Amino acid sequence: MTDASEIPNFFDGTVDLGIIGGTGLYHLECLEAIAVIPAMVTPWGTTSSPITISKVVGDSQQHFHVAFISRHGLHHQYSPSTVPFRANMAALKHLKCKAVLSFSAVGSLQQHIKPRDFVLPQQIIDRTKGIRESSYFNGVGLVGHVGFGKPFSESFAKYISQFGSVLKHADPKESCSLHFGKDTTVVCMEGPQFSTRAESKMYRMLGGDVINMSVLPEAKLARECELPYQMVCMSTDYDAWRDEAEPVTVETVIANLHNNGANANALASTIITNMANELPEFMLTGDGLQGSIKMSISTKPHAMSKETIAKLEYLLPDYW
Ligand SMILES: CSC[C@H]1O[C@H](OP(=O)(O)O)[C@H](O)[C@@H]1O
Ligand SMILES: Nc1ncnc2[nH]cnc12
Repeated sequence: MTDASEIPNFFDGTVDLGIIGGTGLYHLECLEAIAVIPAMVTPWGTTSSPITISKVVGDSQQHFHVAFISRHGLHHQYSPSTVPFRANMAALKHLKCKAVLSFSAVGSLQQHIKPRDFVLPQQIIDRTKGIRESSYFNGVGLVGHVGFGKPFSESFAKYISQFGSVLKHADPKESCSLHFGKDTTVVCMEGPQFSTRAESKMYRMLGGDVINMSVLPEAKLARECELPYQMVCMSTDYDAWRDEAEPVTVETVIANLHNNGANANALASTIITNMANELPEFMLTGDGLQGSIKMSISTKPHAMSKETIAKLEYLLPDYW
């Protein structure tokens, strides 16, 4: 165990996996910090937290490295509407992560998804309100339209889904499931207030399975960075749709965070240990996303803004 004061504040090695921790998940026990980079300044602002670079506990070869960022800051100071999503994803891309694994506390919109279950969504319904900066390609002088029909990395989700049996319930008579299906859908609402009962019922009619306030623009930005991205949704409550129950409050969420945190640690540890043993195909090949930005740019080369290109070189240094 290294003394915190001895940990360097820079890192010049290679990073394999980026992890974004959400509500209640500010570090992972399977990781041992080898550098803590102070909040990184990017062309899109400063990251919400320092970035901890770690190796896997007990890995003497130190060959697999993880970059961990706290979505809401180390002290949960950024609301979901004010998280510097562009800076966070840009920093992970700049560090050359090969994929991003993200964690989020969510409400369940379906009876069979119990609080403390985990979900690997494959679709998103956007109910944010246009107040979040959600693109690197939305200015004048460099317009890009990336494909977003499949907003998550299915290969990454399949990889994670094989480890569902590590999830445990604190009560041995109960169990926790890992739900994964091609149409499993997360609704992203603006917040910070929770939904009304009417909205919650509408989201069920629209086909929502779980709801949070943070998968967007995170997933869009990962796609614009050509990064395979999967969110692990950790159910904490039944939102507001059940007439027989009180609508969600933050107390309900907190009551389930402890169990979810233990399972997030167990799941992340299994994923990371397996990846360190053998890098999965989607991380080696880029999951079909490498080069996709080039095809997505609509602006004619002579009309491209030099200023915007200079910023984008932070993300895609080999493009221009
Ligand atoms: C504290 S409940 C609402 C809050 O929890 C989730 O945060 P995160 O996705 O970062 O785990 C949800 O998206 C809301 O931001
Ligand atoms: N019910 C809910 N709605 C939105 N975000 C959440 N995060 C956890 N529970 C939630």
